[in-house]
Amino acid sequence: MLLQSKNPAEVLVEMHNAGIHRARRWLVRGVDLTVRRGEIVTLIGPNGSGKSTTAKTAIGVLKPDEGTVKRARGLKVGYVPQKMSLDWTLPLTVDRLMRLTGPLPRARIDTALEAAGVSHLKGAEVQALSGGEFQRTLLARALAREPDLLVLDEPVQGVDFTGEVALYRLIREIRDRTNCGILLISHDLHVVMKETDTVICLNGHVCCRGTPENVAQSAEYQTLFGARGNDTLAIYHHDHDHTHLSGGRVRRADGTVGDACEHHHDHEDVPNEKAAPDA
Ligand SMILES: Nc1ncnc2c1ncn2[C@@H]1O[C@H](COP(=O)(O)OP(=O)(O)OP(=O)(O)O)[C@@H](O)[C@H]1O
Repeated sequence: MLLQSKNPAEVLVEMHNAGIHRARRWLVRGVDLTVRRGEIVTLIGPNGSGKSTTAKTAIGVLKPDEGTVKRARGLKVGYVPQKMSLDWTLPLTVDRLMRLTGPLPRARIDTALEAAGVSHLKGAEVQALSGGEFQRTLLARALAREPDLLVLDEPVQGVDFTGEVALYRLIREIRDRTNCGILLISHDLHVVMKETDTVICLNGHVCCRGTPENVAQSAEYQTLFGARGNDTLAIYHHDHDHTHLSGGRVRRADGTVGDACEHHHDHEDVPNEKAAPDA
């Protein structure tokens, strides 16, 4: 489905109550998400909480089994997936990698490599790159398509702490320069918070969302993220009044069990966990 208008503070992608059902269970359900031009939205959550699934649904790689996803007309997406299958036995230079999925003007490749801080590696073999250099190269590859929306699935894999800070700063600079929208996936909480406009916390459903400025300590948040939740620079601000169960379901303060933290979704709730058909 396409969004109607293309304005400056344009909504690039909008998901409403979206759910993906696979192998007789909901991988994510009830997801509301909006990314506007110039906005950085970060999805955080534990392993398997549905971050990649949500991002793939946002860009149309996956079709929602319920709910709606609208994208701006003619939206150009630059997607850096979490996993990339490359034949590591074949020689491949950075320059060649940039053109692997189609021809691009020379100037655009050079600008993208420059923007990602890897122009000096143009002739380097991809196999010889460090983790951080490889991630920057993938970023350059996505940038070369001059996307309206940049989707980065865990862009700091294999990058050390200093490199991580630099990479997130670079992502913000790219946003500032190009005014693209960015959907970022991370389970690294401490650095990403600072560079983000909106954080959406997932655990099979949207637990909570808000700005990093609103962050505050929360016992439930720490339960969800374990010990790392304690020492993160910014602790997410929300009032959790529910307990997380298996399969992304929650038990609310009033004792009912369902897919959402609150009674604001249309899903059918069940009186207890055992009765849940998809859990
Ligand atoms: N096609 C599929 N069929 C069945 N289950 C799937 C499918 N794709 C993903 N899943 C499951 O859905 C859940 C969410 O996966 P997803 O990759 O979205 O999580 P994630 O939050 O990105 O995790 P991570 O932080 O580990 O990358 C996982 O339990 C995963 O095993």
